[in-house]
Amino acid sequence: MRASSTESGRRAGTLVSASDDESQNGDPIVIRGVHKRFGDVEVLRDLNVSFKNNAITTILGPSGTGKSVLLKHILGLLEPDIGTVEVSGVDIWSLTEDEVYELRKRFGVLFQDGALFGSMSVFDNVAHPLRMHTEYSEEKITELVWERLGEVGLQEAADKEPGAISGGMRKRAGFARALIMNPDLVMFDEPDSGLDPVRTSLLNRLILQMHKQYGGTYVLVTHDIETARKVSDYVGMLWKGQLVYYGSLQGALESEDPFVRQFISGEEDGPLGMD
Ligand SMILES: Nc1ncnc2c1ncn2[C@@H]1O[C@H](COP(=O)(O)OP(=O)(O)OP(=O)(O)O)[C@@H](O)[C@H]1O
Repeated sequence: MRASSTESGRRAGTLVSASDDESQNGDPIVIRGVHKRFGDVEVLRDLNVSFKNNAITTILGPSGTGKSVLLKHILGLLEPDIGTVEVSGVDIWSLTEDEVYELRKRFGVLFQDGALFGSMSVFDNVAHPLRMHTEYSEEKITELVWERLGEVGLQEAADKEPGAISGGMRKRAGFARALIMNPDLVMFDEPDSGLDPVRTSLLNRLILQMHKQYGGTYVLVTHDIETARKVSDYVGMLWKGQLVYYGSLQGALESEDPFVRQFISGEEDGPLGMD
């Protein structure tokens, strides 16, 4: 699904959805009024955002602006000081431990470094969630893992340990593992970090291919505008714990708003400072 160019992104605070009608009905992930502080540092400030079903939404922002903190709230790894994080209409902090365990199975996560187990082969890394969370036979697991490794182009590296393959291959292995349980919610924490532009492009293409094939609600955080341009249906621009823009990719690219223009162009001069 691509957002239409008639959609206009707006400065956030009030805005909670990137769609025309700003309805959150059916949005699988909804963040309402979230504040998060670490000591004196207020990282998220009344953040309101909902993520569209079956779309790829990219959260852009400079280093240290709270992108990973936002992702950890979605994953239930951090609890808001104020506000709620709802998945499929349910406040995740109202769930029992067993319900959280079940919810986690719906998430696939690709962390910055791939977060692979260093002493396991690529095959075993990808098989791990299936061995932990399903009763599938080894035969079935082998079939599923082999299929995923084929999709990410890693069958030949199946027996290698993560330390013996390149950074780009580790990301692809992490991606295969993130998708192995057929998650409907897929989170990426800076998938492009540490990759050269060509490998970043290849990974972005793979993200688009897998999304097209399997669908799902993808949320990707990055500070790389090129990645956002290539993969996003929607973009959010996070600065000082709030969204200064949230809307369609097209709307961001065409925006006259000085915040948005500075984000897109990466220019030093503009309303976004270093402080
Ligand atoms: N567990 C924590 N305890 C204390 N401070 C934290 C914690 N997690 C994050 N922070 C602080 O919150 C702020 C935002 O961090 P975050 O990792 O979300 O930034 P980011 O936008 O993802 O940056 P980058 O692009 O560099 O990864 C930083 O000042 C960071 O030091």
